[in-house]
Amino acid sequence: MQTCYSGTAVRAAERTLLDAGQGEALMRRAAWGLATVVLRELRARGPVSGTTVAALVGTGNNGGDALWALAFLRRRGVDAVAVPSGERMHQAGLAALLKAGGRVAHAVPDSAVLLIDGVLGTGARGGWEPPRVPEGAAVVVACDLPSGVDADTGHVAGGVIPADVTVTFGALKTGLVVGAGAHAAGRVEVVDIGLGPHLGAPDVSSVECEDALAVFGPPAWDDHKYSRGVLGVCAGSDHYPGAAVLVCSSALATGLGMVQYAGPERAADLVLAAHPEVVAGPGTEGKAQAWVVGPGLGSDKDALSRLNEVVAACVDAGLPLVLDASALALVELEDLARLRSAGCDVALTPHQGELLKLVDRLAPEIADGFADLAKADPVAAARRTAETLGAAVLLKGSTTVCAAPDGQTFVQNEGGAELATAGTGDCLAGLVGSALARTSGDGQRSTVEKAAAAAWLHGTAGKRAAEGGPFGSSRMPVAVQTVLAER
Ligand SMILES: NC(=O)C1=CN([C@@H]2O[C@H](COP(=O)(O)OP(=O)(O)OC[C@H]3O[C@@H](n4cnc5c(N)ncnc54)[C@H](O)[C@@H]3O)[C@@H](O)[C@H]2O)[C@@H](O)CC1
Repeated sequence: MQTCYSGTAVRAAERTLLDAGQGEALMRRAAWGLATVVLRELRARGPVSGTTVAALVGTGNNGGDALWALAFLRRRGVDAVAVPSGERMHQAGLAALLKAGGRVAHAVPDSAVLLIDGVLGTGARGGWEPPRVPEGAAVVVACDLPSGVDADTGHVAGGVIPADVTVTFGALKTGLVVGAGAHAAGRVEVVDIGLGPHLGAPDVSSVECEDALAVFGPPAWDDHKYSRGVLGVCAGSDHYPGAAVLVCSSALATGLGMVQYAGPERAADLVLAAHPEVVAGPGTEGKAQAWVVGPGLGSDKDALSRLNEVVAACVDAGLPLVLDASALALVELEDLARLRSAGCDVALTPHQGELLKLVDRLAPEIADGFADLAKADPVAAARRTAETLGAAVLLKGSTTVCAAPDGQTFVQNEGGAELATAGTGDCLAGLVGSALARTSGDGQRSTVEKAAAAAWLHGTAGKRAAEGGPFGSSRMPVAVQTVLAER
């Protein structure tokens, strides 16, 4: 499990040490870590001595880190060039650079093979427009954060220089793992500067391979089909029968004990043609240990009555439930309240558009300014929705955010734009449903953690599927099997 801290929390932790007079030591540790990564990048490309490294240097301590790093690099024979972005630079850092034989220039020299972005770190406020830098050749290493990335949210309000590597200090910051910030950061390396004991609880976490495999692992020797999880699927309609197949196929690809399908004949026939092992019928009676409802359900009376039947089945037996796609437009607050009082774990799985509609319809008290919040700070938007509706929210997007009503939050970045194609959401619903069904007796992991494990598998499978060229979502279940087989 990877853990991240907000930029604000990291600054608060630093404050404790600054007040104890350790500011210079912290900065030198950070700069030494930055210089070490820069040296590694240079060595991977050729000789170090004589090569030009430039740094865009801001007016604050982020610039100070860059100046100290340049001073260390100069001592390795690097032509170290500071390019100020404002009217002043960190004094001690500048003195160290000049003493080591470095220089100051007013533009990034064309000869620079590596550019350090040391303009803005956790002290950035609002947007920033980067200066012109020579195109192409230079590797970009961001100091703490790519300048212009909000360390708390990942939002980029202005411009940004995309980094190949970001060397971040003290802890991995939330802004480096969410949305545009994650995209701009490139590979992230964390340099320990001794903030650990002062950091407090993490802001968000990310499920990693072994955490996901703890949910989607192979069966135990004494498992049987009912102990491996039975997932009920209420998806598909005469209009959208394919959604039923995609949900069932992706769930089966995880090695569930059984999938039970509830839906109309046309969709059921397609499901059975693809997977004769599915138990299909029109209603919900059976042995399901969790349900997925919504993909391809439509919005007519029949869709509503099918949703109501699944909600009633979950309330009766206290089963976990995934509400996706059409179900998000049909579910009522009263349904969520009944599910909550019956002790059912509920996961809502909207994309951004569905989230906005859901909030408008069911949570008008938080709707004011919500669209802007969802764009700038998807973690806060998912958290606020989860807290208001009392259900876990898995918000799909370039970063998938899984938030619980109590604030526990996971962010997953395994998937990329290749997943932006019809039907991949249906596959994800099947994976979340599978995670809930196969762990229904497991009191150790929260619903959001299980949803995040499904998001990990979905994103990783998407990447795997894309290796074979552009793909449609019907290729996802095979990719899911491949990912699980390779681990
Ligand atoms: N405080 C500490 O003890 C440590 C800080 N470190 C570094 O210090 C950074 C934080 O330093 P600061 O608090 O000085 O903040 P920054 O250096 O991130 O930025 C503050 C400076 O940038 C200016 N500024 C803010 N927003 C701007 C915008 N949109 N456009 C143009 N200029 C803008 C401010 O006027 C101020 O001069 C961290 O990111 C990290 O790199 C590290 O050295 C580790 C130790």
